[in-house]
Amino acid sequence: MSESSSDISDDIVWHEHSVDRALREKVLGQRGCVVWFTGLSGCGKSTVANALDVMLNRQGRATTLLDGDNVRHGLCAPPAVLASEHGEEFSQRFGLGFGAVDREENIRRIGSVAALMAGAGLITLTAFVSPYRKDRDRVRAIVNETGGDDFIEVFVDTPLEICESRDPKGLYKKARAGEIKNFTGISDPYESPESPEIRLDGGAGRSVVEMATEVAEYLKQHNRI
Ligand SMILES: Nc1ncnc2c1ncn2[C@@H]1O[C@H](COP(=O)(O)OS(=O)(=O)O)[C@@H](OP(=O)(O)O)[C@H]1O
Ligand SMILES: Nc1ncnc2c1ncn2[C@@H]1O[C@H](COP(=O)(O)OP(=O)(O)O)[C@@H](O)[C@H]1O
Repeated sequence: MSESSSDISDDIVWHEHSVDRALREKVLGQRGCVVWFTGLSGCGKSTVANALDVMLNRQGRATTLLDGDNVRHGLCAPPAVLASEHGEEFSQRFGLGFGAVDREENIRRIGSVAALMAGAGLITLTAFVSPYRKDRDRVRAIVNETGGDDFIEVFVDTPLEICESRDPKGLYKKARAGEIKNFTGISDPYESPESPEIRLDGGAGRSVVEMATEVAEYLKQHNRI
């Protein structure tokens, strides 16, 4: 007989550590936060986050970058990747695809990891489509639970036509041909942020460096760097 989840949760007690967040941040000389890039596939999330990461690293800031494609190779791998090592039942339970519930779990896992990293004092950059407002808002609530406005949502607002014309991985072409189901912007929804901390206009012909600089300026103005 398996234990019910409520029975288990009663037995899990939060452990306070001697080296707390404040001590970790004192060593790093900065406050941790999560800079959450969201937008359509091909909008420029990874490229801008990467450029920002380089800028901050050069300034001596402790950062980390979690990126959709990379995380889906490990923490949030699809069933097909898990099956050979872990078997069919495991891969079906824990492997993630692109249905709404799978995306919800993807963002929940990443949000938890990002919150832990911010709690370790890192400027944590993330680049995920994260199409559902509710999922992003849940991460915001978890990250801001510790009292600060540590969740900074960056909407990379690039029109679908531009994303589709870039199509660096040929995914839009496949989605249009019906070879990929639930493709964001084509056959799956994208819920734009209503009041992101930063909106980058990806349709205005601005360079990657200009956009990354805008985010860096925001961090500076808000005493993050
Ligand atoms: N159906 C579908 N919809 C959207 N994107 C798809 C899909 N299938 C594969 N891909 C590729 O996976 C990347 C998105 O993964 P994410 O983890 O960011 O997605 S999500 O946040 O859970 O929605 C996304 O990466 P980016 O292009 O960097 O955004 C795509 O390359
Ligand atoms: N501001 C920009 N101007 C021109 N091209 C861009 C810009 N930002 C990104 N790109 C290009 O668009 C493509 C998709 O960018 P990428 O960062 O991979 O998007 P995402 O991570 O949102 O899927 C890449 O080929 C990248 O070089």
